[in-house]
Amino acid sequence: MLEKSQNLIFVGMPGSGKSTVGVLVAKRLGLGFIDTDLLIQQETGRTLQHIVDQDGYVALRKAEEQVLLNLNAQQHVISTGGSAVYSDAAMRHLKTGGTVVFLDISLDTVFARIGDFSLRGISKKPDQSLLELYEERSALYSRYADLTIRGDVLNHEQVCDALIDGLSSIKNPAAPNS
Ligand SMILES: Nc1ncnc2c1ncn2[C@@H]1O[C@H](COP(=O)(O)OP(=O)(O)O)[C@@H](O)[C@H]1O
Ligand SMILES: O=C(O)C1=C[C@@H](OP(=O)(O)O)[C@@H](O)[C@H](O)C1
Ligand SMILES: [Mg+2]
Repeated sequence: MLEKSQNLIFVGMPGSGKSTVGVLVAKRLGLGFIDTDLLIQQETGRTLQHIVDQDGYVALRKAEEQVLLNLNAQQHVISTGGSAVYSDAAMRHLKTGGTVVFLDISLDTVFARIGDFSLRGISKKPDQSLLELYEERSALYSRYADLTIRGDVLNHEQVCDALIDGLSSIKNPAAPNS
């Protein structure tokens, strides 16, 4: 069984599968599921796109940090938004209660899955290129990850399998023994 206090926290670029794979993993492991993007929208009463368009990317990062710091979940898969890793305080809070999984995908896969970034409320500096954003974030995702799984060469179910296999090989994972 899982450690009582443990969560599984997904980080990665938009399009990496945090939300869709996250739900599948939660079902497979008998965990609850939280998508922090939806919490931000519920708590602010606005869509993420609206926050970025009206107030800018810094406002979205602040709202995201607040939601993450207020999380007090146990035995949940927590799918974060792609920019969660910009808050060291939030990531340290999440890591105290769980295992962080980085779903790693190529920049080409990001483009293929996301399409038009201007319609996706991406939290980035207006003058930052997507390559720069990708490189900046790859370093941050790796910094916080306890486990890294490729999210672009496998289908959803295969990513789940790889993740569950991977959890059994790391120290003190939020994974079942069986
Ligand atoms: N392993 C995968 N294989 C194929 N498509 C995937 C895979 N993971 C995610 N996707 C697709 O990519 C899109 C974005 O997935 P999503 O879970 O919303 O990513 P995120 O929450 O990381 O932004 C969805 O259409 C999803 O079905
Ligand atoms: O990477 C980003 O800057 C963002 C990713 C989105 O979540 P997903 O990573 O689930 O798409 C969402 O939090 C917001 O639109 C900002
Ligand atoms: Mg998502």
